[in-house]
Amino acid sequence: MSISDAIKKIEAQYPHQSEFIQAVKEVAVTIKPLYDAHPEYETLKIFERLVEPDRVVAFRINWENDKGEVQVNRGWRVQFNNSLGPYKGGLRFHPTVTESVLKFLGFEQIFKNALTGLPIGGGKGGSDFNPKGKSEFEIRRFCYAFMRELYHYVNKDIDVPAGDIGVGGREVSYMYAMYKNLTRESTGVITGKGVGFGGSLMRTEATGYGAVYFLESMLAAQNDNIKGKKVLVSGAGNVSLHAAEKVCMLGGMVLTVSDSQGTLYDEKGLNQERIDWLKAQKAQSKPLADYVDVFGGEWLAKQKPWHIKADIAIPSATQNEVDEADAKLLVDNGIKYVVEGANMPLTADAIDYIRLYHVHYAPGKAANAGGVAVSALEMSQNSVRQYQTFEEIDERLKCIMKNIHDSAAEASEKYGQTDNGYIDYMAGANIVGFKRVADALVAYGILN
Ligand SMILES: NC(=O)C1=CN([C@@H]2O[C@H](COP(=O)(O)OP(=O)(O)OC[C@H]3O[C@@H](n4cnc5c(N)ncnc54)[C@H](OP(=O)(O)O)[C@@H]3O)[C@@H](O)[C@H]2O)C=CC1
Ligand SMILES: O=C(O)CCC(=O)C(=O)O
Repeated sequence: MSISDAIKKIEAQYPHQSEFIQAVKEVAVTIKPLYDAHPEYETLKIFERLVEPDRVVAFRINWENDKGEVQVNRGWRVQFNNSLGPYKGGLRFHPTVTESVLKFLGFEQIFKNALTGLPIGGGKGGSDFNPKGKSEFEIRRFCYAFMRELYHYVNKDIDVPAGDIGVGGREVSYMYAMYKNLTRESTGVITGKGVGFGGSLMRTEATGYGAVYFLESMLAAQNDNIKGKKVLVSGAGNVSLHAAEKVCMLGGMVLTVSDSQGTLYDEKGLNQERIDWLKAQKAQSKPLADYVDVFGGEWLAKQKPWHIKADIAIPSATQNEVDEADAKLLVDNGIKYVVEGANMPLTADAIDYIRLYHVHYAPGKAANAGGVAVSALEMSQNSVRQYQTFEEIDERLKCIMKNIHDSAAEASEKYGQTDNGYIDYMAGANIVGFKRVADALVAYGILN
């Protein structure tokens, strides 16, 4: 079955899974030259096999709120593809979580994980549980209840979850505690654990820092650097605040962060003191808007950051947060680089628009791969029961991000996608990630 027929098949089979279909199409449009050069992929129906997850496990989660009332949520684990290693990918707790969202994230994760060059397959999971407004005890009860169901399906050599939106170190530690309690194993079954009981140094920072390391390579490829560049960041969570922190450390100027309530704009730029304040504020679920009373700047209620003049945008909140109208604003406001800290933050139309104007564009599966890469380093530290230092991991992360950049740039050139120095990182990353997975599947025959 050709790539286009495989897409028609999933559109007919899963008509309501719009996010999943969007992610599949984005890969499909760019891998054609590679696919055409490898007739064995078609013979073995590699694309048709890759768009169908190995399995999707769905389960009910019963838990009690602080009033003693029984609450019921839905949970899922999408085990998408394990041809390169154990399924690996985060857990998202957010009311917008559906099977479609988790399938898009799991599909992206296959190629992202392949790009890291580390032995990890792709998966994703989560629940429609909304952590907002829940007490500490409710969060803890929910995490225990979630792992009480999930533990049947995960194991250090089979499927290793981690955090994502709504799941940070606190939630991972509660889930790990339940897994240990049920199985009596102390293994690397989940990553992002607390440092001191198996967690890796730098996992918290890795995604945001990694995205900025990727940006540094993009700038270097254009004989430029980050010093003095004005940067728009969206989101104010784990990825956003660490991306902002690294930009500041390297001499760039971060003008914005945002959340679901609006955008914080500080034309003076953030610094370490302000970022530390923001981290503390978000950790206590307090409003971003309070920043203005302490440090000045402007609170733009219910607005996104994309209308502000700058050089670089790092969308790091959630999927489809940048639509075509936002993309026009970015181009009109002089943005030259868009680096996806989040997974699929640009709609398909937004991607087409910025690429048309030759805005340098790094897709999430390449730019935000630093998080899962350090998770994989956590898995190996757990296996040998040793810790590596912050500096050692930072060096590995820099090297992994540079390799992802260079291999994507090389593939863009090799498959004729580089145009007058404009590197097509989207095509390059999809080709490299897809090829690594497809070649493993070819080697296995029809199993997997
Ligand atoms: N954590 C990681 O290591 C990795 C994360 N990612 C991706 O990065 C993105 C952010 O994840 P992470 O930082 O971990 O999540 P967090 O939960 O730490 O932060 C999410 C941030 O995004 C904001 N946000 C969420 N939904 C919306 C929305 N609809 N509109 C505007 N703002 C929104 C949240 O605001 P509010 O608080 O108001 O909800 C919050 O500031 C996701 O796409 C995730 O999949 C990718 C690779 C690894
Ligand atoms: O660290 C991990 O395993 C998962 C990270 C993740 O969910 C992602 O890359 O989107």
